[in-house]
Amino acid sequence: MANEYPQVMTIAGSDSDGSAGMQADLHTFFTRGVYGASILTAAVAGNSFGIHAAVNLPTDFIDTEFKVLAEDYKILAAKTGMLSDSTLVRTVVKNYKLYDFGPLVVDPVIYTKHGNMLLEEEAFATLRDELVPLATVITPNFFEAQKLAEMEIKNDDDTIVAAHKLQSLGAKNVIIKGQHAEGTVGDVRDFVLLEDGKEFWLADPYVATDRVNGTGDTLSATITAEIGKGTDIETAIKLGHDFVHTAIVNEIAVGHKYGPINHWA
Ligand SMILES: Nc1ncnc2c1ncn2[C@@H]1O[C@H](COP(=O)(O)OP(=O)(O)O)[C@@H](O)[C@H]1O
Ligand SMILES: Cc1ncc(COP(=O)(O)OP(=O)(O)O)c(N)n1
Repeated sequence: MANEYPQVMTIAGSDSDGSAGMQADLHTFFTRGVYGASILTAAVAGNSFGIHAAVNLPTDFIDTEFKVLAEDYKILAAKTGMLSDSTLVRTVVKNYKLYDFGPLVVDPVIYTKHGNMLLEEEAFATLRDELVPLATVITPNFFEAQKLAEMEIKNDDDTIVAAHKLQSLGAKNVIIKGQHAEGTVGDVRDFVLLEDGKEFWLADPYVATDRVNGTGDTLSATITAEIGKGTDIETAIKLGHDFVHTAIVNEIAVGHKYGPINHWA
């Protein structure tokens, strides 16, 4: 009798240095004990200094990726990552509505933490109006939350208002990742708003390191893996938060500048 693992899926871009994007998602799926399928949307030439070039995949190829997985695999949860522009956002939305790939975690990738833009400005509204309503969980970082909620976040109260705005756009559960600019004193604090209205903060000490590439992908991929295993959303989010923190603290020596986190930790 063959072993069975829950099957989950990432819909994302490839990052050639393996620190972020689809590679970080697949590392995460593997270490969380789920089988990871992958729909490639785009590819970036990246290393630990940043992103140097990017291309998008043709939409008819993306359509076929969705179709052949739907015909053969039983995907229990999925996540989105880099979607580049309105055309790709709409391609993903169309296909996600066409098939059953389970609950969707939307990581609204707009910027990397080093300032590279992975979603064109013209696509912000498309992502907000067409993809966010499909989200079982949305996981914006501090900057992405401001863009999508169309407001400045200056304090805790603003974060809470922004989370409610994202929920009113249709995302069932929201986690807004806290700021962690260089020199942060004390904790990095993520805010969680659940579908039933429960709210809480997840705090962990700021870790002063340059090896933090792929943190956002790893968080959303862990949540996706846990949903695929049948874990409830609140626990999935908490496990994701803890997994990323452990992966940041236990540094690995890869690359000369901003390295990846440690998925083995
Ligand atoms: N230097 C850090 N110290 C502690 N926690 C961090 C640090 N950097 C990121 N995190 C945590 O990693 C997770 C991903 O957040 P973030 O890096 O903001 O996402 P993104 O990669 O989408 O910008 C969050 O839970 C955040 O609190
Ligand atoms: C192809 C690709 N997708 C996403 C990212 C950014 O990953 P994320 O984890 O959201 O952000 P960083 O922690 O890497 O800033 C990427 N670099 N490449």
